[in-house]
Order: sequence, then structure tokens, then C-alpha cells
Amino acid sequence: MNELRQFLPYVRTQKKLYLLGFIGSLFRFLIPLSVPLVVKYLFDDLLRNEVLSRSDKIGQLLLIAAIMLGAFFLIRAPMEYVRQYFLNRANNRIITALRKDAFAKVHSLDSKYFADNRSGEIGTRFFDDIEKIRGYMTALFSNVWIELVVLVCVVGLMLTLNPELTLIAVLLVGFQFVLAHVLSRKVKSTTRTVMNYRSVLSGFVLERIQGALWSKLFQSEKRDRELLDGHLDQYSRMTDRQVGLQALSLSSVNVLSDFTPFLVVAIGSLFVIDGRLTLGCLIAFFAYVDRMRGPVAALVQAIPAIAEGSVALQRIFDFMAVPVTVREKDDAKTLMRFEDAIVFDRVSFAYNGRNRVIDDVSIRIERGKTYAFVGESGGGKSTILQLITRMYDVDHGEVLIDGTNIKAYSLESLRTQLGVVTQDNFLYSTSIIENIRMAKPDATDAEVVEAARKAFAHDFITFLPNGYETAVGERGVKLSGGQKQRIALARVFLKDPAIVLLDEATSALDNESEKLVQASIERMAHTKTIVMIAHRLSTVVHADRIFVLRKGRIIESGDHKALLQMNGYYRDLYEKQKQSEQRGAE
Ligand SMILES: Nc1ncnc2c1ncn2[C@@H]1O[C@H](COP(=O)(O)OP(=O)(O)OP(=O)(O)O)[C@@H](O)[C@H]1O
Repeated sequence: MNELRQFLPYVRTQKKLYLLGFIGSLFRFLIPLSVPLVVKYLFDDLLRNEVLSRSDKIGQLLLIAAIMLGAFFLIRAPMEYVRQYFLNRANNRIITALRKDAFAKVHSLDSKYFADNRSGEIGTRFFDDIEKIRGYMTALFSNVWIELVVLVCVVGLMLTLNPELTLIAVLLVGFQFVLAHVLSRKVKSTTRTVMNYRSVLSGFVLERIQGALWSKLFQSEKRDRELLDGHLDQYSRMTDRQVGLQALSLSSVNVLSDFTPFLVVAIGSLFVIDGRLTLGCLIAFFAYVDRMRGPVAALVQAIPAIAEGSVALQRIFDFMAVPVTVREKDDAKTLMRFEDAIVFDRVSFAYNGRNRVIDDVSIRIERGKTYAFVGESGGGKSTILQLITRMYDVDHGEVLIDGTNIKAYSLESLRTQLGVVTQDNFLYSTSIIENIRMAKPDATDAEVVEAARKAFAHDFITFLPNGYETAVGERGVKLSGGQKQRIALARVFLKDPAIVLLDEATSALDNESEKLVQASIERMAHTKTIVMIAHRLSTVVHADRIFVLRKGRIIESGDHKALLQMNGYYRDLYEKQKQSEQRGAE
């Protein structure tokens, strides 16, 4: 019920279309209800009328036939079209609106959500769950409610024919509704389990498809298949239970609803024998009782769709309600220009709220200078960049830009000042030019080429089959790690932000390209603030200041020369790397 309340605002946006659909439905369903009354008139009044002549009777019969023909073909048929067209159009629009909102939610989610949930599971909500709502809306808005209206009308008409027989029929049908309702609760809880498991299954399959090549390399295909078999077996056990319950509902309710007309006619026959009911009335009654089966059948058949739809709605609204921790303040300021410094003031942070990955770090990153973070793997270097970009918020202390806590700035204005290249750069399945242009959507082709030149990407791009128009990614050419990195660098050159964050940005390049790209970065260094992370210390020796991170703490800092003089961890690391590089060269 809760999910229906949340869903209603969407339904309200399509009020007009639903209203038209409902009017269409009323005509489409109510016109057939006149048939039993006409039949009764024919039996009781026309056929048995001894006053009217044969030709009068034929005349009346033809007139009635003409009216019925008109009602069915000139009203009911167009109304059926109106009903189908407007209701389905309203349903489609609601589905589109839900998809748009779900996608907007994807963009507002924290990094933590993506780290904790598989993309396949998120995708299931977007496609599978939202699609399930179509069946739910059809059942609820197109079928069930109109059947209930029909039911009320049928009961009203039956009351005019014979109240006692009507009461018996209503009790019998009421019992079927109660039974259907009780069984629907069971179906709903099973459906929830099935749908939750389906998203686990699709998350698993998507991940294994992405990792299929790794499975080959590690010969873990057999293990993958066994895991998948396990998931599929479990899933099919759940669906077996679901279909079993649905079959039980259908069979038990249907047998009752099939038997009801006969029972009512048998009792009605007693009334006819006693002279309390005319034969025409009994025939009309039979037709109406038979008509009562429609709503019950519609309800029973709609149960799985309604159950699936309400679980799907619940899952979608749960997803929409996922709390966002990295939030923008209502009165967020715009960071117009980075003027002075980024400051970490006694910052601590843990991804899981417990184990500190950044521990009481205080640093100052001044405008126009180059800084580097070095240290052992897992020491917290990338996390520092995550905190500057506000992918995560600090637990203690503050990150300030130009003296203001970054939480006070709008996310857009903060991120406009930042350009990021990481170890793992993402390219969309589109052309190279579009991939670079995402950094500045209104950039001219000449600007894109200029940025690619600075990133030493221009040459390899022009060698590709379609140059800058070559499609990359899943459906296009595959780029090497180094080529991808250069595209990512080109994005940063194009964006031309005040602060450049480079996380192992040249690690996938060969020595020659690395030197060239380093030269570009150094050129950039005169005008920009650069924060880089590098394992290879030779790439950071020119930094104005190097921070050595270990277990989330800054253990040493200074420029390369000063750090060597400290004779500490940095010097140790530097010497070791130098020796291994020399050994490699020999
Ligand atoms: N999204 C995450 N959720 C939970 N823990 C994380 C997450 N990302 C990183 N960590 C953990 O935080 C710690 C610091 O990771 P971080 O990536 O900052 O290290 P790093 O110094 O950049 O390492 P490397 O040099 O290997 O890239 C590691 O122990 C890592 O396991």
C-alpha cells in the first residue's frame, strides 16, 4: 500500500489520459450488460405477447437488433479503441517518467553505493522492475477497477430482478474474493523473494560476462558455471513455488466461480417452479451471474501482475530512497575560481566507518604548485583524491578550498575546478572525439585536436581507421591502456581546470610516451595546481612538495632533496627503486 501511495503522484500526472481511458472502459463494459435485459424483454414481453401481430413482433425485433448493432459497432468498438489507446499511452508515459527519475537517482548516488552494489543489480531495477509496473498498471487501472464497476452494476441489475437470489449470488462471489485475497498475500511474498533473487542473478551474470576473459585466463570457467548452476537451481526452485501458488489460486477460485452460475440457476429454478420468478428473469439472472465471473477471474489473473508490480514499485522506491551522504547544501555557494589553497585540516576518514584509511591528515596545497603523494600500496593516496573530489565526505576534520569547507560549495562548481585522470579511465562506446569532448561539450573540433596533441594522443588517433571519428569501447576499436590514458589526459587538457588530479596517470605509458606526457604536465604546471600520485618516484622528483603516506598518515613531507636528506622512509623507497631500475637496465 505504501508503494501505491508513492506511486500516485506519477499516476496523477496522467489524469487526463486515464480519465479518457476510464470513460472508454465504462462504455465498452457497460454496453454488453444490456444484453440480458433485452433477452428478458424478448422472452417475457415480446415473444409471449398475444396482442401484437406477427409483423409487429418482427418489426420490434428488427428495431431492437438495429439498436444493439448500433450500440456495439458504433459505440462499443470505438470506445474499446479509446480505452486501449489512452490507458496504454498513460502507462507508457509513467514508465518513461519512472525511468528518468531512476536514472537521475543513479547520478545522485554516492561512490559508496556503487562500491557496495553490483551494476547488474542496479540495471535490473531500471529495466526489469520498471517494466513489471506495466503489467501492474494494466491490471489495476485497465482491468480490475472496471470489472469492479461492472460487478456493482450487475448486482444492481440483479437486485431489480430478484433480491433473494441476488443475495445468494453475492455471498458465493464474496467468498471467492476472500479466497483470492488470502492466496494473493502468499503469492506476493513469494514474488518478492523471486524478484530479489533475480536481481542477484543478473548482477552475477553481468559481472561474469565482464570478467569472462579473466575466467579463461585463470581457467575458472568450470567454477563460474557451477556457481551459475547453483544460482539458477535456486532461482527455479523459487519460481516453481511461485507458479505452484498461482496455479492453486487459479484452480481453487476458478472452480468455485465456474460452479456458481449453475448453483444459482438451480436455486432460481425452484423459484420458477413456485411461480416467484419468470423464465425470462431466470435466463437474465443466469447471464448476470455468469457475468459476475469476469471480475473474479480478472482479479485472480491480475494477482501475479499486481504482486510483481507492487514488489517492483517497492524496490524502485527503496532505490529512490537510498540516502545520499555526499549532499549539496540548499544554499550552496559557487566556487567561481580557485584562488589560494586546498587545506586538509586534521582529516580522518574510514570507508566503512571503522577502519581509518586517512588518519589525522593536515596538509596545504597551494595554487600553482605541484604536489605528489607517494607511499606503500593501500596507504590512502587515492583516497585523498576521493576526498578532494567529494566522492566521499570526511568523517572528522575539514577539507577547505580558499578557506571554505568544500561541503559549502555546489558539487558542480567544485568539480568544474577539477580535472582527474586515474589508473582506470572509462571510455564510452562512442567516437574518440565525443569521448574527449565530454570534458567540454561545446568545444570545437580544433580545441579537441589541440588537447589531444598536448596529451600526445593526436598521432595514434590519426592512425586509427576513422581518425577522431573512430568508435571505441565495446562496439568499436579497442585501445591499449596507454592510449586510454592519453585520451583521459586529453580530456583534462580540454577541460583546462584550475586543479589537476593525476592518479598514476602515466603508469600505463611506455617510457618514451611517459616522458612526453610528463613534459606536457610540467608545461601545465606553470599555470595549474597539480596533485599527483605515483609509484615511480622518478616521475615526482620535480614536485614542489611530496607527501609520504603510510597507513593513512603523513609520515614525511618536503621536496625531493629535503626528503632524501631526511634519510627516512622516502629515501629508502627511492634507493630501492633506483637499484631495481638499474638492475632492470642491466
Ligand atoms: N571503496 C572502498 N571501500 C572500502 N575500502 C576501500 C575503498 N577504496 C579503497 N579502500 C581501502 O582503503 C585503503 C586505501 O586505499 P587507497 O586506494 O586510497 O590506497 P592507495 O595508497 O591509493 O593504494 P595504491 O597505491 O595501491 O593505489 C585500502 O586499504 C583499500 O583497501
